[in-house]
Amino acid sequence: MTTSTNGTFDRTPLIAGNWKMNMDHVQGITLLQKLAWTLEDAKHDFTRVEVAVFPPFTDLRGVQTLVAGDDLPVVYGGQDLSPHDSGAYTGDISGQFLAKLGCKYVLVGHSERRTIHGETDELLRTKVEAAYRHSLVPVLCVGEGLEVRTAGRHVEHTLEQLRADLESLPAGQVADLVVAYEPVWAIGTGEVAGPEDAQEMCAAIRAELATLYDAGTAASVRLLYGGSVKAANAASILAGRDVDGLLVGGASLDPAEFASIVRFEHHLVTD
Ligand SMILES: O=C(CO)COP(=O)(O)O
Repeated sequence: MTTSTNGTFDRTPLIAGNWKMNMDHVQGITLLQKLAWTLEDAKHDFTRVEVAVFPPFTDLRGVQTLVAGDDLPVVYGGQDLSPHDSGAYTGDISGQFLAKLGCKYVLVGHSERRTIHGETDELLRTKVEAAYRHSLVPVLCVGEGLEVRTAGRHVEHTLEQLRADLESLPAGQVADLVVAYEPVWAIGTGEVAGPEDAQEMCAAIRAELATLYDAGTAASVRLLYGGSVKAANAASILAGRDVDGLLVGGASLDPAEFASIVRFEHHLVTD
């Protein structure tokens, strides 16, 4: 119940907060401090449930200093990266720079990058490769819009994205990948996919990874759900055997709410 398992592999749940374009570097430090205090007070065991935050780029140096200075067991990552390592790419941020700032993860292909910035699967594949080049773990975001869901093509569509974004990536690299299923219609809308929807898609993604690679690789990849997650719905979504964590937007800006999501096991016991 605590750690997802398929009988062979144990996958440590990952609860990740995507701050999006919220929290300047001063606000970000305050938020992270409050989150750490709340989790410490609750005696949270970070080895049982990993906690990650994805602040804006301008916050990362402050986050690094706080995490290192206070020895916080929280990990962090960038919300995007350039497919290039350095050069004349005004406004872009290299995976090399993120690695130097101590980032463990990087989001790739968030639906807001795909829709607002027109990022294609072709581009995202090169971003996944760039992440691995700099020893960052990509959190690859996939998911369908409302029209696709209504047409009943959501699994087909999401697996198409997955295949296109991972094309030609070796199994050795895919083993520590994180994939986040974020149905676009559930992001920031209050509409949450039901636990069955999250499990259906995560099972389909794992089966696809087993076909593309092998069963062992597929079993080691962590699959997250994202879209209007709150403390009240976290535990039921995480009950799905293929759902290994959550990517939380709005609710990650409230330290008490986010800490409560991190402590989802507690809700399973007390709710
Ligand atoms: O996009 C998301 C996380 O990356 C989800 O955002 P909300 O939790 O605000 O719906």
